[in-house]
Amino acid sequence: MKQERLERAAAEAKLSELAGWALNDTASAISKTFKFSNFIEAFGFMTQAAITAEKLNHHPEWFNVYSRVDVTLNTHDAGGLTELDFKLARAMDKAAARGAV
Ligand SMILES: C[C@H](O)[C@H](O)[C@H]1CNC2=NC(N)=NC(=O)C2=N1
Repeated sequence: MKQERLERAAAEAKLSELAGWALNDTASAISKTFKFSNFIEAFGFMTQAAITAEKLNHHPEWFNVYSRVDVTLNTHDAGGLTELDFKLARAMDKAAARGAV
C-alpha cells in the first residue's frame, strides 16, 4: 500500500491530536520518549508495539535503556511522514497507557 507523504501543515494537524510527540525540523519524523517503572514494563511495551508494527508492516526506530524507550517514526519509503506513522504512534500510546509512569 503506497502511502503519500504528509506536508508539514498536515503533519502538524495530526500531531495536535497526540500527546508528547514532537515533529523534527524537516517535518520528516516524529519522536517521543516513553518512561516506565522498570525494564520489564518497557520491554512489555516494546513487545506489544513490535506486534502492531509487524501487522502494519511499519517499523519504529527506537532506543531503549532500562525503563526508557526513545521512539522515532518515519516512513522511509516515502521520505517523510505518512498516515502509517500516526497509526503506529496512536497504537504505541495505547500500549504505553497500561505501563507508563
Ligand atoms: C519492504 C517493506 O515492506 C518496507 O521496507 C517497509 C517495512 N517497514 C517500514 N517501516 C517504516 N518505518 N518505513 C517504511 O517505509 C517501511 N517500509
